[in-house]
Amino acid sequence: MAENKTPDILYTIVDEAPELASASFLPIIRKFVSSAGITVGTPDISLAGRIIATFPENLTDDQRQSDDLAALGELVKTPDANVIKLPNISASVPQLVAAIEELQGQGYNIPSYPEAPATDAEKEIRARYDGIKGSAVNPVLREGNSDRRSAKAVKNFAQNNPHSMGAWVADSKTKVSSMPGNDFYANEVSATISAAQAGDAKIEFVAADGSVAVLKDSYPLAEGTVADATFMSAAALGSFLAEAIEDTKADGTMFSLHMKATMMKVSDPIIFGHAVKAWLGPVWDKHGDAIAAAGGAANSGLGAVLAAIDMLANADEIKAEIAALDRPSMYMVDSDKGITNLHVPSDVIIDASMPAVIRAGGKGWDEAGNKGDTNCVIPDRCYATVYDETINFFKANGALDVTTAGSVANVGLMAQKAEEYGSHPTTFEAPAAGTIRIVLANGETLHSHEVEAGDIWRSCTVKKAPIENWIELALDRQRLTGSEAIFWLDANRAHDAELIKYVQPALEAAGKADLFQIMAPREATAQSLKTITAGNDSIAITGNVLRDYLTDLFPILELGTSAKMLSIVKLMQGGGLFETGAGGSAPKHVQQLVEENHLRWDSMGEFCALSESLNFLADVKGNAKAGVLGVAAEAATQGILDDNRSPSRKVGQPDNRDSHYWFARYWAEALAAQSDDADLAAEFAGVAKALAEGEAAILAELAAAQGPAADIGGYFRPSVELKAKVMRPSATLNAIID
Ligand SMILES: NC(=O)C1=CN([C@@H]2O[C@H](COP(=O)(O)OP(=O)(O)OC[C@H]3O[C@@H](n4cnc5c(N)ncnc54)[C@H](OP(=O)(O)O)[C@@H]3O)[C@@H](O)[C@H]2O)C=CC1
Ligand SMILES: O=C(O)CCC(=O)C(=O)O
Ligand SMILES: [Mg+2]
Repeated sequence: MAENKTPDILYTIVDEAPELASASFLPIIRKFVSSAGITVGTPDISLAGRIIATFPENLTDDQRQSDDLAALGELVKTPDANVIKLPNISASVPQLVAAIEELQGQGYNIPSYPEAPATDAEKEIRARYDGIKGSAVNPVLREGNSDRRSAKAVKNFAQNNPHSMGAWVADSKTKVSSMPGNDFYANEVSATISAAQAGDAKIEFVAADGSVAVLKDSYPLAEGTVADATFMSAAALGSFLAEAIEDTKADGTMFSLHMKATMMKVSDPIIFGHAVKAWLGPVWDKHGDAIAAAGGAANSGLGAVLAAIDMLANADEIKAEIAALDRPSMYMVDSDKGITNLHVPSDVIIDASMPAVIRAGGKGWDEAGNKGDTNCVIPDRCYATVYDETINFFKANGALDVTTAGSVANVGLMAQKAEEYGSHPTTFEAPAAGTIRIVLANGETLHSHEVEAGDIWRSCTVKKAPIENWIELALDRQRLTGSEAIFWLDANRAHDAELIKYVQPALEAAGKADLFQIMAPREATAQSLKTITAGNDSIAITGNVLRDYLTDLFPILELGTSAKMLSIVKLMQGGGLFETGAGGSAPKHVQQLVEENHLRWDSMGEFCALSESLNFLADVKGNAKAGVLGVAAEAATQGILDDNRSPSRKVGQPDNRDSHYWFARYWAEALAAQSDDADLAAEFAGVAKALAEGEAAILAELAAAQGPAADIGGYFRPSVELKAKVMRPSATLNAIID
């Protein structure tokens, strides 16, 4: 963000497929909005950009770049924020390492990732990389709660053009397996901080000999904060995973593990690592230390473990032992390439992976590329019941009928690092047997747990103002829609019980208690599925993790994808953050572009966010021209849907670039046709005419580009020039836009 004055709209530079799409779409946006004097800034929050901004002292003047994430993080706390946020990589360690290596190869003198930091210097580097790792962007920008839903036009389109859905049969062996106890769900305790308890707390570990080590010396807890603590027993997890593997074998299904190792960047890679160890069983017991010493951390996945084994002198012996293990088949990420579920912690991410299994009728793909039923292992029970109940529902009722189904919208509590989302600095692997406790500023012990070595302990908080704002948002959405509205809160879970103490009185004070229900996730799932099956709508008012899960689950069932979701974050200080869809950055799409120059990324999320951002500029800043552009952008989005101009999946068919041409054309036509702003109408009449006259040439030029491999000069840091060349292959279109 080199500009001095904050641009009217900030359109983020991100990673992978959405960033490729921006290479084509941003020039179009810029051309259109500049006619109204609207400026667009492009803060870089890509993984590569964040790495570069973290090590300025190692880089040349040309290479250095500003910390745009930090600047944006400040901006979102002001009423001036108007940010269009595209999905970015929340990096697992293997992704981070790959990005670092690519940058080093491009001449950036940045340090390697220290797997096992020993010196102070290495520890300092590691701490900086830990700040970049995982979900490091969204929690910083999401200074508001989440409002995700499908726009009416998008929902109508899905009903009229149903996507394919796998059939569900009653005797499907697909199921969800979770721990019977001693998980985060079982061990949770929670309290709302009183005035007397408020202040800077500490988290301590008390060893068996009574010695006290401080795990976190500053843990500010304000009055009204709901503060939890819980842990997952490592021993219970280990035996559960071993049993789940045996159980999968007995069922004759495939083993799959669904975690959120990216967003839950501290706890979930550890759980993932336990699964890798359980899978390798006796082989890990025998060789684990040697493998880890060779750089094969189990938490980084089977891919890293196998690579490390190759470095060992007895590699053949270890590989033979692995081959001799009696294991069920495994759910695959890529059967052709031998990439298993356990290879990389960021390949199978629960919010996207479970809905994909469910949409397919409970099917996954095994090592041989055969489709089959799968045991979906989700160790912790806090939210696993949602998938379990969904699977039970479809087994009993058959797959959802997309042509008639209603819709589940979401109002999600996420502001100010709410709940598990903010727990990274307060998650610890117990160093030994002992006690982990939260000691308040007044000396009182708030929570305390007896733990064993390796147990995963974490504390989560949610502050009072975000909770109140979330309830207000729920009241608003219910009032505007008249829909069924359910708070997905489990009165038997400690944390949820504290939230209910906020929710119930607030609903009563508003005189709206009769319009809302409060149900545990399992019951809420069954109720919501019943509601949409009957063709009606429901609003799921949830905490942060369910916000994430449900805003992929329901859209993927209802619309075929979560890419088309409207995703609005009404910032608590008055600004707007418009996220594009509810999905991620679709790594598979980049692979396809590189192999055959076809980009199947659907920019519907960007289209919806763009209109919202322009309308926000009109409503909040009184920019009338922005309002005209916003309404016209909505018409363009409608045109894309009406005429089915969204990208196809297969090479040779229209792709992302074609959809941008059509969006520009419809946008220009709508601007030309409106009468609120004569200058814009006159200017865009010419653009619309040029785009219409150029149609045949433009579509032919776009089609001609597809087929051969495409060179974008990098994965995490592609070349700007090469990317533009690949993504803007129509000279005729470029001449109109430039
Ligand atoms: N808001 C954010 O910043 C988010 C970031 N992420 C990050 O994204 C990366 C990938 O995550 P993953 O869990 O695989 O989820 P993704 O949502 O990226 O991908 C899952 C699948 O969803 C489909 N999909 C998603 N978006 C689109 C789109 N716009 N157009 C067409 N299809 C789409 C694709 O299906 P198909 O291949 O069948 O076409 C894709 O393979 C990770 O690095 C993760 O950290 C994830 C979620 C949110
Ligand atoms: O922040 C992340 O890592 C992922 C976010 C996500 O999946 C979502 O908000 O839907
Ligand atoms: Mg998500």
